[in-house]
Amino acid sequence: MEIIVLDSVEAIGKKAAEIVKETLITGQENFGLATGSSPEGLYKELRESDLDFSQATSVNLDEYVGLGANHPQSYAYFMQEQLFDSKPFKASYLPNGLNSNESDEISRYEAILKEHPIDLQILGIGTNGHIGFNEPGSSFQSVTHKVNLTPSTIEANKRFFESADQVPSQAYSMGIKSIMQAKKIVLIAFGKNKADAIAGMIEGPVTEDLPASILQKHPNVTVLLDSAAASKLS
Ligand SMILES: N[C@@H]1[C@@H](O)[C@H](O)[C@@H](COP(=O)(O)O)O[C@@H]1O
Repeated sequence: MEIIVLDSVEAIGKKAAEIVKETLITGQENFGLATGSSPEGLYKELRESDLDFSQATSVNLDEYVGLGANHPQSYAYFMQEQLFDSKPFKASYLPNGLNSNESDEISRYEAILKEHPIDLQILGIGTNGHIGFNEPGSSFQSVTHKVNLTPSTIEANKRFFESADQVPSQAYSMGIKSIMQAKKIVLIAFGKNKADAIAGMIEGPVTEDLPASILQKHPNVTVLLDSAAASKLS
């Protein structure tokens, strides 16, 4: 893993945008995208850039079960606002949170991933070490699946909702195996509440108890941190 510690959240966004640009200009056009506050600086840089994504494809990590694209807290809505309204892609895919047929949704999404192998995957990390919505205990062999969110994730994500009881209790998420198939991965984390997860991910054992630790086994990972998120690295 390449670990880069930068002195501001803005600098992290700029560095991530540089990597996206390098990927795009070398003709690699399948992007795995993430939601949450971690990639917002990246999306701001991309919105303000002159990059053209009209020949690129995006495949997002996850979506809440029960939220449609018009729901302001859905990840589809987030992506539209943060990126796609300003930078249209040739095709953009997210899991369909309104598809109640789980096996149908899983096979639909796996087929999309097969058709669009990811060149660059953007990741954030949960305070419990989750990536996408692969919570602690998720199998490293998992492909797209329906997840029961842990209380700590619901607690962490309630800031986007009016109250914790409005946070959906389930999500569709790309699996860890699917994430590991990306050619390159950039993980973004800032703030001291991520420090334990980052230390475990980089210096701890590779264990399903800390899903992000699997990234130690990926050949091409760049981790972009601020000093608070890096503060528990030895
Ligand atoms: N499913 C998303 C993750 O993909 C994201 O990495 C995590 C961290 O969010 P944030 O970047 O807001 O800290 O939140 C959610 O749980």
